[in-house]
Amino acid sequence: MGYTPMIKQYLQIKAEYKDSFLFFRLGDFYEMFFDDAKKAAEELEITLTSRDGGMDERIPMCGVPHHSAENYIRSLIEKGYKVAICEQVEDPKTAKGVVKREVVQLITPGTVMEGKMLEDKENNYLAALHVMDEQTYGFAYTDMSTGDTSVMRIESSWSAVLSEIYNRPIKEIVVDETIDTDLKNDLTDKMQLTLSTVSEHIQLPHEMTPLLADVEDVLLQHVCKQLFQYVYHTQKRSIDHLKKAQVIELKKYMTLDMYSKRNLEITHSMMRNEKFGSLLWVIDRTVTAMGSRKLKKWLERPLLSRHHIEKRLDMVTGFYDQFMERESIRESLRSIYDLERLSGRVSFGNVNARDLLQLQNSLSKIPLIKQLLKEFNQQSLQDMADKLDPLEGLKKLLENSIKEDPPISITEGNILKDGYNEKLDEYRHISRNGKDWIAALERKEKETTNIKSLKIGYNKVFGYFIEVTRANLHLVPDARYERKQTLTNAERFITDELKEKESLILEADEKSVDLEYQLFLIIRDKVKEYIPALQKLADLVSEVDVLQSFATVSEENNYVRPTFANNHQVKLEQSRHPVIEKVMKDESFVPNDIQLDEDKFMLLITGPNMSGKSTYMRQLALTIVMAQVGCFVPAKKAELAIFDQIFTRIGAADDLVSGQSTFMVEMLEANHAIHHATDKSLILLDEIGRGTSTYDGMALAQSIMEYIHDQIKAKTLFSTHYHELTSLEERLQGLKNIHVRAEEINGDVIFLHQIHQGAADESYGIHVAQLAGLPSDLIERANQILTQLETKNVGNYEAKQQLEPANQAEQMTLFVEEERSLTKQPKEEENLIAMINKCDVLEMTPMDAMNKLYELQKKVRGMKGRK
Ligand SMILES: Nc1ncnc2c1ncn2[C@@H]1O[C@H](COP(=O)(O)OP(=O)(O)OP(=O)(O)O)[C@@H](O)[C@H]1O
Repeated sequence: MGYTPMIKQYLQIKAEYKDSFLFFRLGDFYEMFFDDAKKAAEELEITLTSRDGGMDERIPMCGVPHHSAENYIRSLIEKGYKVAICEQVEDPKTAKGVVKREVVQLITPGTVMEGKMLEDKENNYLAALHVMDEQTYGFAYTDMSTGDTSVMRIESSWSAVLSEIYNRPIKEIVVDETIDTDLKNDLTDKMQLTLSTVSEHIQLPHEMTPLLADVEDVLLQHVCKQLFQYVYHTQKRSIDHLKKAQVIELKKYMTLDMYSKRNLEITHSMMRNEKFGSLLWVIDRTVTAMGSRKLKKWLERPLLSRHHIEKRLDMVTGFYDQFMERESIRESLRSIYDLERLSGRVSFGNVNARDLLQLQNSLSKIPLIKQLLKEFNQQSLQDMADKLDPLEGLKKLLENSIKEDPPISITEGNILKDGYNEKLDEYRHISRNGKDWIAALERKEKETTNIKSLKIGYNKVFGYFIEVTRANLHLVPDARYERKQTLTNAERFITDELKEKESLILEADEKSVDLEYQLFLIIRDKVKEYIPALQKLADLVSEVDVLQSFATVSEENNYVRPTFANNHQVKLEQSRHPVIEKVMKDESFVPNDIQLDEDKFMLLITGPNMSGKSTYMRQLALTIVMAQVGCFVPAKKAELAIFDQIFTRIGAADDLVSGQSTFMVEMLEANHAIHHATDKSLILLDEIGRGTSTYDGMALAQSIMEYIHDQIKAKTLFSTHYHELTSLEERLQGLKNIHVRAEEINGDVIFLHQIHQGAADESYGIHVAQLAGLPSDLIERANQILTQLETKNVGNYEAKQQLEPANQAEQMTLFVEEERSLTKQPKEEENLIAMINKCDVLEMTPMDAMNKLYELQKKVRGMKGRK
């Protein structure tokens, strides 16, 4: 005996959707069987039951009601699973044998479209990746709800791919079946993506080929096909709103790698991993969900073209200068619906009359926005007004057709206006007249029977009826009244006259509902024709929203429009940290100047802990990002250069990608910067080397600085606790010492957070420890040791070595070990490193040891350069 026919059908369908939960429609439920059932019962906390499947053992089963399935599906999708919806595709009443069933949609984390599963202000991306070789990748991503698709060639390293993924809310990625396991693990374990595969032999459905019209590169075509084929496979429905894939040339945008984006807390704060406390949190004053999503996109890719940056800044200036008009624009934007996502839903056939009414209301605001934009003195805003198309034709169509207050359902009528369609008016006339007629009949029957409480009612099962309470039954004219239904307190009757009218009214009602539905579908199809125009409008409106947001925040926070000099220099007067100044609220943030130019392009920052070194470094980076997305910046005066990349090594970052040690991460980040930075880049290195022993740390710090100084010439801010490094200023021409001042008053350290020229002279470490509340005995002992060290006159650095020689050598070995694993040197380099390892560092002076190390490292590097 085998499985029952239905279970056989289930297994057949399930075989095609192995990696998804199969929601198998059975009457009013979606059922799951076998392992799916066990897993779903656990994940959804629903009861696991079983059923007879035709074999000896019972089959595990669990199910969710059809009408509340959405919440269960959402819950699975949020956990990264996929759900295949399998419906009955023929009427069970007429079906012979097992009802025919088919998967009608595959819902996956990257392709969800349904309202509740999407965050209004967040994009939801599905990506695709094709690996050509270790340095060449094709990468594409699409937001199915808005129809935007971007595709790019990444010619760098695997980590650049990971950065692209990390930079945006990508939920799922489509890869070739043959992808390398290590890469696969990175995508699933480290980037937390749902992985989907497509076969090598991709057949793009014919109707989707126009989406590739602007993509010439074969690699990019391939990855787009991968993406679209998967979209087609999951949706099984109209996807007319998908826009042509847009090729992104990465070299046109500033590179903000994963580390920097995280370290600088551009869109999420590190502590809580949420918007609060991030740059986005400060500058997002958009009023539409479309605007908010666009702002994030802009932050993902700051611009490099001065022309484009200035264009945005011009418009921000326009908004900034005219407060009243800007406020009016903000007000009108508020009532604009999410046109971008609406286009997607129109395409999927998911809109109801209320959506269309909102669309109509949104469109009716466009002429006002146009008119307001014309009132700005700034020419570029007036030009923007000309570009906005209020889609009069579409607005008229909706105005003439959709009623003021339509119901949610589109199948129960009452959604279209009188006068829109003659036939519909006719049915409605019969139905309404009929209802008047019934009211008249009720009055007449009351009079003739003399039953005051008589009433005529209607229900779906029995149709129209005359209801008479039990007490009045003796007054019922038996000849005319035919008994229909008995209730506890009343009887219900029908008369021939009522019966006749009933069928007329019901027929008209039914016809009118049917017709309304048909007419609505036609309207929806007409709206579909406007999708590209709606998308263009959505794009412009969201741009207006972001630009007004920049102006609003710039005015509220006293930002200034940056200017760009022709030479690569930075001159910020009274610069501030945009986020910390907001968090501090009380306006106590201390502004500082920042100056970097081609002669002095490196700043070495010293100063006590907690004095504001990292803040100072970060504020420069954030200022640059803000300027290059087109926003004003937190300073009194800002002359900036355009930076091609920003690299950061700030804070005690645990590694989000590989789970490496702090020191290893530090080296990886430094290594990344050193390999990719140019003289147009910004590098921020915060206390590099502190993850290892003083000796290694300082050696590395110095060699890194020398390397950047001599070979890269990137603008660099370098903070350190190694005071010894400040003497480098004498040797490295491009380097300047600055320090953050703190004052000691009556034994307490007062942080002034002011940046001054030259090196700091004291470390204040013990005072900070005191402020942190360490026991007073301990503080006293620390002071004693410090005095001893100072009187021995050996200086901090050497003294520390004498205190911990064993540890020292251990650390050195550790460093070499890590360095080895980091670069996987071939034999010759390894020998050199072994030499470093062997030199009896404890016999050398610190400077000699560092120089030796630097020299050897240079050789290693030279070797690498030759390869
Ligand atoms: N310019 C400033 N004005 C006012 N407060 C500031 C300023 N800069 C920093 N602070 C405050 O000081 C705190 C410490 O700053 P920050 O982390 O930059 O110090 P740091 O010198 O890098 O410390 P550490 O050496 O311990 O890493 C900040 O959280 C902020 O509250």
